[in-house]
Amino acid sequence: MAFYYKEPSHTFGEYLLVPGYSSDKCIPANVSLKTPLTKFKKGEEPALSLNIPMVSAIMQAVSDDRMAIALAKEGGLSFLYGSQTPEQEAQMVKKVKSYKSGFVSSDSNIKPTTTLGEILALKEVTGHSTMAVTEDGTPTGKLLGIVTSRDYRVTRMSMDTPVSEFMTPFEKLVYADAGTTLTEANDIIWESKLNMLPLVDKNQRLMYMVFRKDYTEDKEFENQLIDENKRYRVGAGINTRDYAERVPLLLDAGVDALCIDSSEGYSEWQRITLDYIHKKFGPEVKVGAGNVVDREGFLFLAKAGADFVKVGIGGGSICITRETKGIGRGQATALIDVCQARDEYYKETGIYVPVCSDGGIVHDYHITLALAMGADFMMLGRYFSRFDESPTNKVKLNGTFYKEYWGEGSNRARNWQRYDLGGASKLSFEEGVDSYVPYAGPLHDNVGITLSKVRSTMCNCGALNIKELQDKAKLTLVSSVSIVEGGSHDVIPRDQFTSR
Ligand SMILES: NC(=O)C1=CN([C@@H]2O[C@H](COP(=O)(O)OP(=O)(O)OC[C@H]3O[C@@H](n4cnc5c(N)ncnc54)[C@H](O)[C@@H]3O)[C@@H](O)[C@H]2O)C=CC1
Ligand SMILES: O=c1[nH]c(=O)c2[nH+]cn([C@@H]3O[C@H](COP(=O)(O)O)[C@@H](O)[C@H]3O)c2[nH]1
Ligand SMILES: [K+]
Repeated sequence: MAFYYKEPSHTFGEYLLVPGYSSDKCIPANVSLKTPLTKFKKGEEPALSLNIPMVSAIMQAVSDDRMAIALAKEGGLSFLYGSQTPEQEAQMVKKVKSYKSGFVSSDSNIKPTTTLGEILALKEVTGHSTMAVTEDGTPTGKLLGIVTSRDYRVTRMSMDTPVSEFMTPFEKLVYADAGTTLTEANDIIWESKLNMLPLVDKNQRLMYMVFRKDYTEDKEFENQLIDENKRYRVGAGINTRDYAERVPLLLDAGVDALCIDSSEGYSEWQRITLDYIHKKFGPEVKVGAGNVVDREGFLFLAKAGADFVKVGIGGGSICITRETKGIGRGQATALIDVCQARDEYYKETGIYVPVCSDGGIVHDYHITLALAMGADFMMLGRYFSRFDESPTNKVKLNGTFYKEYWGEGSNRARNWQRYDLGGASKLSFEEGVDSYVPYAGPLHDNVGITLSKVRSTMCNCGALNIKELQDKAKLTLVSSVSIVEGGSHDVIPRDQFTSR
């Protein structure tokens, strides 16, 4: 006879934290959000930790090199998407590892023939008004000029005017050699009163752009997640098929952590993959596994050598796995079950295997709930997809800006992979949707606000770090009526009148 769980499974929106005593030391400025990423023995430090409990999802619409850099600056980690060729993924890892803070690669890529109209459209998408003009329109082509919004007047010029007619041509630019240091570049910027200094190689090819504003910004990142060579840390998604080919390329590129990306990880495929990697490359290569939703799944992967275990089936914002396949479990219940197993496993073996809650974070406070329930960190897709740094297009619909966001199990993601790889495997059914999310601006500002809420709630619970929160938290299920009570109710919002 089938096994029946005695209780229904619940999700984050059905729980609340009940505050505990807060001492006068409990202020947000004193809260540490440092958390383990990889497993460790009792009394030892984990090989890898995060400075904030956030990683970005292994998805085309979320985690590329740009996202990885932005998130590492904040103290988190991206897992680059695995639904691309091993070579492409390794190239992304290299881009993160070779990124030099303050040195920006051009993302506007315009040719001399690009028109004013096209430049204005591009500015809407990238948000950048300073653009480099290269001979072939690539970010590292021969630099022919620079255009900024001071070079054109929309009201007086035809939209057809090619940029070559109004850009500042190379002969009139202040530029510097590709080997210039950041300090030297900033001296030139100050002396010549520039907003941006292009760095070119001996063939006049554009290498980097150094912006005045980045220099001051760079000093803000106290939490950044860097390796022993001061390079940003980056993770990468892998699968249970081509690991023998993919993993060595990623390791050569300098990847810091790997994660097996699958909707369902309680399988022999994952055991074989973990075994292969740890035997072939040694235990210093860190590999997370998942996803699971119960204690058996967790124990299976912990015993198979996973460096962390990811929890969550079907709770993601773009997920339709529960609807298509009928598998899954309420995210909160799954997490609580797995974290209990993790704690028991730690008691028995002295090995602490961090748990990642993946998917279904809708409100910022869900992060605090997940931490309180025992998660060491979260994986977020929708959250990060809304920012400037996500790889997808920003589009304007009915006067409002949105970013595109699609599931890895959607036709859109699989199509991409199919075309790139030329593979024959046909997607038999979709497990994810292709959608839009409201555009939310830069990652830095958003993560700052989110984490200040997390710190504040932790103080309400009398916790100055994540472990303390897990030990002290008191969680209550709430009835559907009290959820209504928790929102604004029985008042008429002022904007209902003022907007008319
Ligand atoms: N977290 C979630 O709830 C969900 C996530 N997703 C995302 O969609 C993407 C695709 O996920 P999946 O379809 O689960 O990918 P998957 O590669 O893990 O599994 C696809 C199928 O291939 C089989 N398989 C795996 N390795 C094999 C091997 N070596 N030989 C033969 N068969 C093998 C699996 O058993 C499964 O039936 C991932 O990015 C995943 O994160 C999709 C659905 C739900
Ligand atoms: O059922 C699914 N179909 C999909 O196509 C899909 N793509 C991603 N994922 C999972 O969703 C997580 C991100 O969830 P959020 O957007 O809620 O943060 C991710 O981290 C994944 O675990 C999928 N699940
Ligand atoms: K299974």
